[in-house]
Amino acid sequence: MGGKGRSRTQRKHFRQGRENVWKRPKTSDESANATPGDANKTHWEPFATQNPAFDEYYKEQEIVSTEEWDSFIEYIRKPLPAAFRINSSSQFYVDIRTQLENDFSKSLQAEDTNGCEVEAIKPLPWYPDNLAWQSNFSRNQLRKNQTLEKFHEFLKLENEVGNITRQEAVSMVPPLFLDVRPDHFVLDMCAAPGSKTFQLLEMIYKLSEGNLPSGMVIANDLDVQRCNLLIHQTKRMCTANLIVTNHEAQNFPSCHLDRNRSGDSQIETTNEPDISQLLFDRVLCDVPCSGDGTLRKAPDIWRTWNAGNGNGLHCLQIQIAMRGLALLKVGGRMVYSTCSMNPVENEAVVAEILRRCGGTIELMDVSTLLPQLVRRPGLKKWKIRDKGLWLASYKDVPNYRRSVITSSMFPSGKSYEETSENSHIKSTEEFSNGNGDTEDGLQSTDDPVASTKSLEAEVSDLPLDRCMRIVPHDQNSGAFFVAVFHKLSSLPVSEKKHPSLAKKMDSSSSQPQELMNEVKEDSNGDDIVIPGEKDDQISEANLHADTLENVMDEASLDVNQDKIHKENEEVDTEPSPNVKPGPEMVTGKRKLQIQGRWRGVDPVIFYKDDAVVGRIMEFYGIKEAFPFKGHLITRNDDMNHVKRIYYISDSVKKVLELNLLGGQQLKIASVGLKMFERQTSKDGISSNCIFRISSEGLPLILPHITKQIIYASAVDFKHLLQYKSIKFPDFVDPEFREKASNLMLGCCVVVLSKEGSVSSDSVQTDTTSIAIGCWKGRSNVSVMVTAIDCQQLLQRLSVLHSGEGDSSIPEAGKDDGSEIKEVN
Ligand SMILES: C[S@@+](CC[C@H](N)C(=O)[O-])C[C@H]1O[C@@H](n2cnc3c(N)ncnc32)[C@H](O)[C@@H]1O
Repeated sequence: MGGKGRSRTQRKHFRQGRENVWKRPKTSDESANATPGDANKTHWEPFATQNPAFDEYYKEQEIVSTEEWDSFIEYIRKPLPAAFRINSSSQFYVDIRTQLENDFSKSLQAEDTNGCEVEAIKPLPWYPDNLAWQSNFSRNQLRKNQTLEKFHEFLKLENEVGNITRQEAVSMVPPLFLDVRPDHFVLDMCAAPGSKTFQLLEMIYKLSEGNLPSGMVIANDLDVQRCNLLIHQTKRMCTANLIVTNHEAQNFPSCHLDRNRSGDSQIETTNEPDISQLLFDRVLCDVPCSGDGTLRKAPDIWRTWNAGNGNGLHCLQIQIAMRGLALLKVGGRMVYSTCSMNPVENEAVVAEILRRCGGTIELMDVSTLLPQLVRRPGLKKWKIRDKGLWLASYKDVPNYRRSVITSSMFPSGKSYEETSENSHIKSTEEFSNGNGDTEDGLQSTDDPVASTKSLEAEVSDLPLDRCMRIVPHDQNSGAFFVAVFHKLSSLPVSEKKHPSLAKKMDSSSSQPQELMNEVKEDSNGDDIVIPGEKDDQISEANLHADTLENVMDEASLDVNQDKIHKENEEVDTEPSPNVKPGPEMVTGKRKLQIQGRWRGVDPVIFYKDDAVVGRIMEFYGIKEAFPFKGHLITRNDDMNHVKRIYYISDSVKKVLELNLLGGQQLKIASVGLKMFERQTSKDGISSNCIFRISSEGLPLILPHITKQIIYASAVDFKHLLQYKSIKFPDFVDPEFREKASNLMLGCCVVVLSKEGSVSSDSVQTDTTSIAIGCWKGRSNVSVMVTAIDCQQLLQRLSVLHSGEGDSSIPEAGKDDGSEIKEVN
């Protein structure tokens, strides 16, 4: 596929997300004499999986013992086994786990091409409830070996619909140490592409049994385009308990009640918000890092690796972590993690946090948690490498480098007074090759000062051994670093300063752009998914980005215009003569949207059109007990042209209300669960209710609707999935035929009947019910579910019924010989 047929941004994301194992070497001949036809003749070579600077650096840091070095290096050069997680809040998670445990484990064992004794796929022993799996087939084998195709197809399909998430094993670790409970408010500070956010949401939903949990997650990322990936990833979770924001994590806003501004808001001033300040029970601080823990998956890092990458991120990492701790409730927990092995991004950051926070923060000893996860204690000593020099203490840092190499990078954190001691350190010019090349390298080791063994590293007196470092050769994984903090009391006053002030005060905060560019921000071990379906809320904002202060490239306009276009195609099967074009249709561009003080971001509006809400409630017979009114929002302030209505949980509602009263500090890219979509087709506007239930919203509202919902027998249900649209006379079950034709014109819900439930008058659903949104037309019923969802559901039904001898459910994609012909 190679991203073919997708928009420019999608192709770019595809390139960034793919397994970038191969590069084409460019010979001088080739560049001089190349003709278009020559491209076919060139050969492709694997990336060189070595870098002397890397070896020297990590040998010196002693992240593994000398005896282990060869094994460490051997593993870090091997391709990484594929890993994935079953989404525990999926309706089908038990079936999927059983399928893996019973079917795939056995059938794939026979395919293990290495002839080794190892299992072909196995659950990760440290992940609870057999929900995470590792395959001993590399990602490339999975893609290329035809006999593994069925398994690969299974992974792809279940991933697409959100039942599993492909995620590097070690990247699954940090959320497990957060101890998230369903009532927690959680902040994921650097969340894109969102694998860990997905895990956090699953934890919030644990044991919710179809009810919305009282907790919520705010997933934040600085990068707008990566926010799009995050929205796409988490959309598969169908959650009403998530807000996606777009801030610098180190400046994440303090959201608190500002009574002076309440007059600006849509909230009646008599309403007292439930919370007066946005603080979190849990914070995940999975910071941007140099990413060398992902070398097995992203071998191009071998080429770009240098010690400066880690040094350049250290201060930003501290700032983000400190902001996280400031936003954490007393008694709350924060996990700091990186996919880097570098102590300057890990132990040095943790040590500086502890120093700044004094006794208000505890570095937790979590050695008894997840005992089967093999990890190593954090280091207590390390050195800093800068411009070809080894530095053991801040006093070794030449004056001219002190704005870059900070005292916080060293184990003691001591900022020595300037002394003449550092005058013996030679300047870079003296070590460099004369042409200004400042690449970190090995060229300067002749000098006694630069010699790696001549300096004794400082030793930290902090309990840094409580940190965890996961290394590749311990359990055939990537590398990761995790530290867990507990907030014992409020931070010292000096650390509570407003983030923007903190930024000014911390002169080391500015990150040289070239260093930031080197950072492998997306290399946190997770598969980046190409957004397929087009609906992300951020997209409406991005559509106007050319007129905005937010810097966005043209490509994002490209993708987002695609999105809006595709949305209209999906929903509006026929152009409606009665619907007046909105301003965006007339001009091709909608007016600039403003969300509070954020230009270019669609506003978050509580949907209060009582007439429409009443009609929706009446049409679907929504039970009074369901908290409906007050839980609906839109992203369009023109109430006459609202296309989508989103549902928000109580917890999200509280945050939005606080945000409105507090002067809209949050820049919200996406919020809530898309529950209704406007139908603008001819049939659509003839319906008594022009809002159809969206696929994402259906599971949530399903138990609360009493009208426009009918049971179908397995055979009619399956036919609907297979043929997408069926005329009333073609339904097999006469009772279904009659009930379907008696429904009101418009959206309806068809529920797969369980034994004996077909003929009951009222439809009772629970978390195990399988249902699809449909459209009841004048002569037929059509499904309103994406092709991929239909395929996945058919496949699941064939697996579910395979042991029951039910021949009425054919394998997905196979015709069962029925006479019904596909209706276009
Ligand atoms: C290591 S990745 C996060 C991976 C993510 N937690 C996951 O599990 O999918 C780091 C992320 O930080 C984001 N980022 C970089 N600088 C940031 C900043 N100052 N504030 C917030 N996010 C930032 C990057 O865009 C990137 O998506």
